[in-house]
Amino acid sequence: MSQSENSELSAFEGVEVLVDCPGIQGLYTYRIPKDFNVTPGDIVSVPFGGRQLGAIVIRLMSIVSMSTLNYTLRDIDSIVSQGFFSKDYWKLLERVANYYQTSLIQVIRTALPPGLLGRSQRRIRLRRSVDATALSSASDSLDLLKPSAQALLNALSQSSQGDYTWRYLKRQHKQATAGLDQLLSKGWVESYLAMVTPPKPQQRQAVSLTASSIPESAALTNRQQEILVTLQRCGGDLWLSDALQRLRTTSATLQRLAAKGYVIIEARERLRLGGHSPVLADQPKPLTPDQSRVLSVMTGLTGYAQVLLHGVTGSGKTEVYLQAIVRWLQAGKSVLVLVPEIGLTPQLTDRFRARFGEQVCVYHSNLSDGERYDTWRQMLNGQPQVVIGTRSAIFLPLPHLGMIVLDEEHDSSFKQDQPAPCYHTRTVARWRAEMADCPLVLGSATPALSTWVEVKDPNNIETFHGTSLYYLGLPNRVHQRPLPPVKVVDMRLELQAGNRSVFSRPLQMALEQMQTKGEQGLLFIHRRGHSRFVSCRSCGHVMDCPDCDVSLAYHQPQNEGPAHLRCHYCGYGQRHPDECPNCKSPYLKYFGSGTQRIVHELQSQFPGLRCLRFDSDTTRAKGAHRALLERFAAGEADVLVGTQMLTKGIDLPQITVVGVVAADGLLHMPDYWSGERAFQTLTQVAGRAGRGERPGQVILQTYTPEHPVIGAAKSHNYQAFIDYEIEHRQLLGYPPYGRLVLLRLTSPTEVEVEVAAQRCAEQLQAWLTSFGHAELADDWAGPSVLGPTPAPVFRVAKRYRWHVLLKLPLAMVVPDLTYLRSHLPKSVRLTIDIDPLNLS
Ligand SMILES: Nc1ncnc2c1ncn2[C@@H]1O[C@H](COP(=O)(O)OP(=O)(O)OP(=O)(O)O)[C@@H](O)[C@H]1O
Ligand SMILES: [Zn+2]
Ligand SMILES: [Zn+2]
Repeated sequence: MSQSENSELSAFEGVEVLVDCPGIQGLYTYRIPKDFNVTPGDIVSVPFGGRQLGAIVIRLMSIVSMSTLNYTLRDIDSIVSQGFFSKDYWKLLERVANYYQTSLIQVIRTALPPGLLGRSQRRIRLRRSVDATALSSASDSLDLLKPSAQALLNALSQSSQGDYTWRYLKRQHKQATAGLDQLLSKGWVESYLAMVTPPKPQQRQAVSLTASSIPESAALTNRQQEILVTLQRCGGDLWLSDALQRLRTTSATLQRLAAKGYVIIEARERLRLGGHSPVLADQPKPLTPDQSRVLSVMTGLTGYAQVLLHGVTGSGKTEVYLQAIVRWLQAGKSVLVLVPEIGLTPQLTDRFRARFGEQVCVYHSNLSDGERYDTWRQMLNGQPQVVIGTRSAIFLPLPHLGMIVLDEEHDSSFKQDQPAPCYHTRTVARWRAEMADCPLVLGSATPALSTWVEVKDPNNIETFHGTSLYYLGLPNRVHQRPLPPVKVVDMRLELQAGNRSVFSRPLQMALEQMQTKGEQGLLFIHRRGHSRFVSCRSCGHVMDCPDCDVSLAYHQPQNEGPAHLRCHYCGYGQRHPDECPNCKSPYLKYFGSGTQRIVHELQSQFPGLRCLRFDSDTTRAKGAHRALLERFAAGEADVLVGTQMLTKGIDLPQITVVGVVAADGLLHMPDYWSGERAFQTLTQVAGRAGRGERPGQVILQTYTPEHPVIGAAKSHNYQAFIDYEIEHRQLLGYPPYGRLVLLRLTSPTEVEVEVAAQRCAEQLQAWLTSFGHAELADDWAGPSVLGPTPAPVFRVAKRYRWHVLLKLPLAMVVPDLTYLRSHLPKSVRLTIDIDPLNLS
C-alpha cells in the first residue's frame, strides 16, 4: 500500500463483527479484503470454524490495533447487504453505551431482536437498470465473462423475476462465488437480503350491530332481541368466537340476524379500514378548540423539538396523537408511539388499529422471538407505519421517522433497572429524535418533575439550552366535563367513630348509590412487595424465601382452589404447607391487604355487589387483561378491584366511582421521588372517574390527610404539587437539580461483596477529594458518596447485595466508572445505574 493513499481509508483494514450463532457472544475480528467497502451496520458473511455465518459489522479497526491480536486473521467472505442500518443508528447505540457505561454488545442485545441474522436470506437479482436482452447483445463484453459468471447471468435472465436465492444458485452452478464476484463488480447484479413480507393482516370474523339503537320489531323473537341487547352492552362489536360465548348463541342464530339486517358478520380487517358500519368506523373526531390549537403546533414542527403535552386526564391527548399521526403518514413518514405496558392498554392499541388498520404494528417483549423478528424486519421496508411499543421499541430501526410519542411519559417502567444498559426511554428518545431531526412528544396528565422543569423552566438547568422546547396544555376535559371531586377521608376518625371496616362510611355510601344507579366503580389498592405474607398463629413463624431476604407472597388463583407461595424477587414457588414447618401447628394464616382480601370484604359487606379482580394473579394468561376489561365493560361486574394496573389508560364512560382504599403505602416509599410517584398514581386513578356524561367522584382514604401530596391530589393541582416538591429536590440536590449514579454490587459471597462495596466507595471518595470536593457537612446539595449500604432486600436469588450511591451537582460530569470493575473479585458483579429511579 503506497504512502500517498488516503490515510483515512488505509487506516482501516479490519472489522469487528457480531456473528449470528446461538451461544456465541462477543466480537470477532476479520480482515477486509482489498476493494471491499465496508461500513458499520453492513451485513457480511464470514468463515467461522468450518462454517459460513452471517454477521453484523460493528466497528472498523486500524492495522495498528489489529497488530496486537495474537491469532491469524481471516478475511470477510462477502458483503451480503449494505445500508441495512443507517449510520445514525449505530451512533445512537454507541451513545447509549457511553452514557450508561455499558459495553456496546450489551446495548446491541437490547436493541436487536433475537436471531436477527439467522433467518435472513441472501438473494441475487439482476439490476433493474440492466436490461437482459441488452446484455446478451453486447457480445464483446460478454466474451470477457468467466464461464461461471456467464452461467449465472443466463440463469438469472431466463427466470421471470431475474431473482434467485444465493443458496439455490450455489447449488446449481460450479464456482458460483467467483462468477458472482465478477457480476457484482460489473454492477450487473446485486446481492440483497430478502425482506420478510409484512405479517398478514388477521382475517377474523367479527359481529357488529348495524344500528346504534335496537328496534322494537315484531320480526324479532325474544331471544334474538336479548342477543342484540347483550351485543350492544358489549360495545356493539365482538369477534365472532367471543360473541358465541358471551351471547351464548350459535353461528346459525347470528347468521339469521345478519340475514334480517340487524348485524353484520365479516372480516374485521375490512371494517378497520373505514368500512360501512357506523358502529365500528372510527373517524377522526371534530377537535375541541384546545385540541386544535395543540394539533396545529405539533404538526407545524419541522425538525427536532421537544414537546410536553400536558393534558389533564380525559382531555383527549390520544385523539390529538391520532390526528397528528395522520399528517405524518400522509407525508410518507412513520411514527413511533411508546407506552408503559402494552398488555395493560388493549383499549389504546384498539383505538390506533381502528384508525390506521394494518398500518399499525405492535412491538413488545411478550411477543415470541419469531413475532419480534418479523415485526422488526418488516419495519425496514420504509413504508409509512405506526409502531406502538414498550421501552425497547425505542431501538426499532424505523426509517423516515416523522415523530416520536412517549405516552404517559412519567411512568417509571420507561426506565430499565436490569440488565444493563439501565437506560431511560425518554433519554434515548431525545437522542433518537435529535438524530432523526423530528419532534418528540411527551404526553402526560402528570409530567415527571424532571420533564416539567426542563420544558417550563429551562433556565434552571444549564444542560438543555439550545433545543426547541414547547409546552402545550390541555387544561380541561373534552366537552367541559368536570374533573371528579376528590373527597379525602381521614381513616383515624373512621376508627374513632367505631367503623372497623376497610371501607369508610363515605365510600360505602358511594358504592351503594352507584349500584342503585347501575353505574360502575374502581377500587384501587396499593400493594407493596411483601404485603401478603403467611405466618403461623401459634409460634409466629413467617414463611420466607429460602434464597432471598423476603417473605413469600400468598397466591390463590381461584376461589377455593389450591394456594401457593411465591417469591416476587426470584420466582421461587412452593405449595402452601398444611402445617407450620417450625411448630407443626395447622393454624397458618395470610396477612396483608391484597386485592383478594378487599374482594372478600366487599362480598361480605355488600353481598349484592359483583366484583372482578384485576391484578397480576388474574391477568397472568395471555390476553387476560383484555378479557377482564371487556367483561367489566360489558357490565358483568359492578366493581373492578385492582392494583397499579387500574391507573393506566382505562377509558370507560360508565365508571363514576373511584375509591383509593389506603393512600398511605404510596406516600411512604423509601426513595427521593416517592411523593412524585404518589401524586402521579393518585391523579391517574382519580382520572378514571366521570369520563362519560355522568359525573364522577373519588373517595381517597388515608391516615395522613394533611400530607401535601394528598392536598394536591384532592384539588387536581399539579402546580401545587410541583412547587412543594421542587423545593425539597433543590435543597437536597436531588434530580433534576443534581445527578445520581447507583452502583449495585452482588455476589454469592457475603464478605467479598461487602469489601468490594467498601472499596468502591473509598475510590469514589478519593476521586471527589482529588477535585477539591471534600464533603461538607452543611452542604446538602454538594457532591457526596452515600454508602456503602446493604440493599433494602439484602439477598436475592442467593446473591448478597450492596449499594453505593454517588450524588453529583449538575455542573459535574459523571466520571467513567467502568474502571471500578477491574478491581473487583471474580465473584462480584457490578451494575452501573446512571440516573437510577429504583433505589431498592
Ligand atoms: N374532540 C373530541 N370529541 C369527542 N370526544 C373526544 C374528543 N377527544 C377525545 N374524546 C373522547 O374523550 C375520551 C378521553 O379522551 P382520551 O382518551 O384521548 O384522553 P387522554 O387525555 O388520552 O386520557 P388519559 O390520559 O386520562 O388516559 C375518549 O373516550 C375519547 O374518545
Ligand atoms: Zn408455628
Ligand atoms: Zn426468592
